[in-house]
Amino acid sequence: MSRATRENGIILVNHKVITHVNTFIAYDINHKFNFCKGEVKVFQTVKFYAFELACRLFLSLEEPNHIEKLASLFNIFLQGIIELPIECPGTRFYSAKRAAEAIITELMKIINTRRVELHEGKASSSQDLLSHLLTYSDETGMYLTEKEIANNILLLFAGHDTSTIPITLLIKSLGEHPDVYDKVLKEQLEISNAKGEGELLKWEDIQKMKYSWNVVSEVMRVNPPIIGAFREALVDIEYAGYTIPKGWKLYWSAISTHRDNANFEDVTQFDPSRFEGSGPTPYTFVPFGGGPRMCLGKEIARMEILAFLHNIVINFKWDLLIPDEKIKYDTTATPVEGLPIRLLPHDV
Ligand code: HEM
Repeated sequence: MSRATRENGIILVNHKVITHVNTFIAYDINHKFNFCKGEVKVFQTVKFYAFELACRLFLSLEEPNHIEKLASLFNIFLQGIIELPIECPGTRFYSAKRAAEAIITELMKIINTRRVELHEGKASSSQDLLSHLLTYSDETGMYLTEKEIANNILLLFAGHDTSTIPITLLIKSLGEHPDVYDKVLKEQLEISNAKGEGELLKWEDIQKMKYSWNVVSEVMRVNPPIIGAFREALVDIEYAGYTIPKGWKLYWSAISTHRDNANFEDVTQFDPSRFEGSGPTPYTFVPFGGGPRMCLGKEIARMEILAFLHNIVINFKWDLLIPDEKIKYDTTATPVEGLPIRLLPHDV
């Protein structure tokens, strides 16, 4: 990953973004979810919502047909990114490569149009991530090429899709634990009651959502959205009586770390209180990875998940239509039936 993306990922989290995220979520939850006449499959709905949000944040793209076309290409791409590299028609890997090429072609068109708009003063450099990348130059005065920009945006979209999973599993967990739902609602009402009519969430409000974030953390402990990731041994490593030779590929596993009794008591128990106080020992809770390649979207994810949670709990309670729905790991954690729920609007 280029240095530019690491920096820009961080630049994205500012007041403008939180306002944007909150407006979008507040609007969408109230209109789209009500429009669903109370019954909704959470996974698919949230997945599309997260994609739409990324289109707005990264590219200022709002045209529904364009977003839908990109979304279907991305779904094909994401299904094939952790697959055996067998490049023949019919494999997920093959389809993912073709989809990635089609996305890059689309992104190049969007990039070219924006370059012209920036040149003509019809777009500003602070408008979104795309404008920022187009006007970014490093200390030697070098700009990113269009291909580099397209690749960076593709990677950010792929990472961004992960936020769908904790939001979906959070809705599942709150449906299963009404006592936890009540405490989350209490915290969120304290925040919304302190605000004026129509006043949106601010960055400071996100910082106040401590119990809610403990709940999200516990959701990600039990079912880490990404099971783990690959590394390469740069030197010979001695571990647990084994030698891992330099150059070997390793897989670090979030799920086995989170479910190890040596790291957490009663690992199968859903208990947000384990994140109170100083919380878990460093490197025992790793949903976002750790070290220099740690997820660069962590803060965006935290903000989006908590803004979503705020808007959904103050507007709705819900029933899970399939109690104890199983979670499958098809690259990432997903409820097998997509988590159908019945939304029950409430006035609190
Ligand atoms: C709850 C949501 C998310 C989870 C659980 C998550 C998890 C992860 C994990 C486990 C990694 C691999 C870290 C490693 O190899 O050590 C990663 C990398 C990455 N994530 Fe996320 N992620 C989330 C949301 C996001 C979002 C919203 C974005 C973009 C806006 C994003 C962008 C990225 C990128 C670009 C990388 C690659 C970083 C690098 O290799 O330097 N992620 N993420």
